[in-house]
Amino acid sequence: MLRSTIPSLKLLLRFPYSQKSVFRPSLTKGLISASRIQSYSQKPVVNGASTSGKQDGRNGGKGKLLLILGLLALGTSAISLTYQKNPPVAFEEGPVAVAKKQPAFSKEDVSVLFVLGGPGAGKGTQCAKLVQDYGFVHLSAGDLLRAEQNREGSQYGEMIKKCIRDGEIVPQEVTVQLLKNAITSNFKAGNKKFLVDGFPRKMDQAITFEEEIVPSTMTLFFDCPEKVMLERLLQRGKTSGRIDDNIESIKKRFNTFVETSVPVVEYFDKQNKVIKVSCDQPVDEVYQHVTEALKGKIIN
Ligand SMILES: Nc1ncnc2c1ncn2[C@@H]1O[C@H](COP(=O)(O)OP(=O)(O)O)[C@@H](O)[C@H]1O
Ligand SMILES: O=c1ccn([C@@H]2O[C@H](COP(=O)(O)OP(=O)(O)O)[C@@H](O)[C@H]2O)c(=O)[nH]1
Repeated sequence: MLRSTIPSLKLLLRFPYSQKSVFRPSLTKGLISASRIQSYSQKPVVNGASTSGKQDGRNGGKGKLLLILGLLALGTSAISLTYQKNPPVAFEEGPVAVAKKQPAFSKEDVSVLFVLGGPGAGKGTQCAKLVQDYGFVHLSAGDLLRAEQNREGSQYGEMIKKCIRDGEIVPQEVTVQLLKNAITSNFKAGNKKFLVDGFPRKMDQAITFEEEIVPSTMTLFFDCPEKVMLERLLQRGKTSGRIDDNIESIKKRFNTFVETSVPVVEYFDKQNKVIKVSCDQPVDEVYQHVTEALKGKIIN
């Protein structure tokens, strides 16, 4: 609850700041023009010499005009100063505070099953079977990131590559946007049921996704001993061509999983939204557990 309010508070706090940025330049301008006006009217000197009477007269008229303008400028500055003394806190409780971002889709439009588990647990393998039997659209966050990494002209290519190799989480903005694009285009094509695989791996991703795209229906969590995952990954590494299926990267990925991703599973578990399946058995056995666990909740 607390966390979910943070982005909207940030949004609100930006409101008074943007007002300030409108007022600040006028404050500065006001002071500059006021002091210039004063120096013109008090010292009618051009290039160090006194001006003629005619010029004095014209300058006197100009002086009055400039003085009026100066007073106006000072007045604006004073208003601006008064305004800035108001603490931005006042806006937090105003009517704007309720203006929270709406997700792009409702749960009725789109159903999202997050699929989580350690690296090599078998998420992708099980998702492929669910797609075949139940017509889900499978969106692997890792696959989307690898595609973006290889996309010609992508500004994120190098950054994604480094994160994947080091087993770190790519900044959420990139991944959430890729998922949003994929869900939107699939939705337009008439698809409504999504398996979002390998995501969210970090709390910020979980919160942003649910606030901006759609609240998840459930999380399918594959529980697997690290030893089993290691064997599977090293085996996969022989043919996958992935830059992170090597022992050094795998160790880092395991660390990231424990420290950063497990808290996400716990977060959804507290909401009774986690379906846990053990996956230390052959593929088909695991799949049987998956379908049994999902029946009546996600599939019929
Ligand atoms: N139940 C299983 N038993 C044995 N090997 C498996 C099982 N599930 C997946 N694998 C193999 O383990 C590797 C990792 O599986 P994958 O589905 O790619 O995992 P993840 O998507 O969780 O990283 C793959 O080579 C896959 O063929
Ligand atoms: O939301 C995500 C999903 C994946 N990744 C990166 O992609 C890598 C591979 O993830 P994938 O799900 O493809 O493979 P897994 O580690 O589950 O085998 C991860 O280690 C991360 O570096 C990420 O940054 N954010």
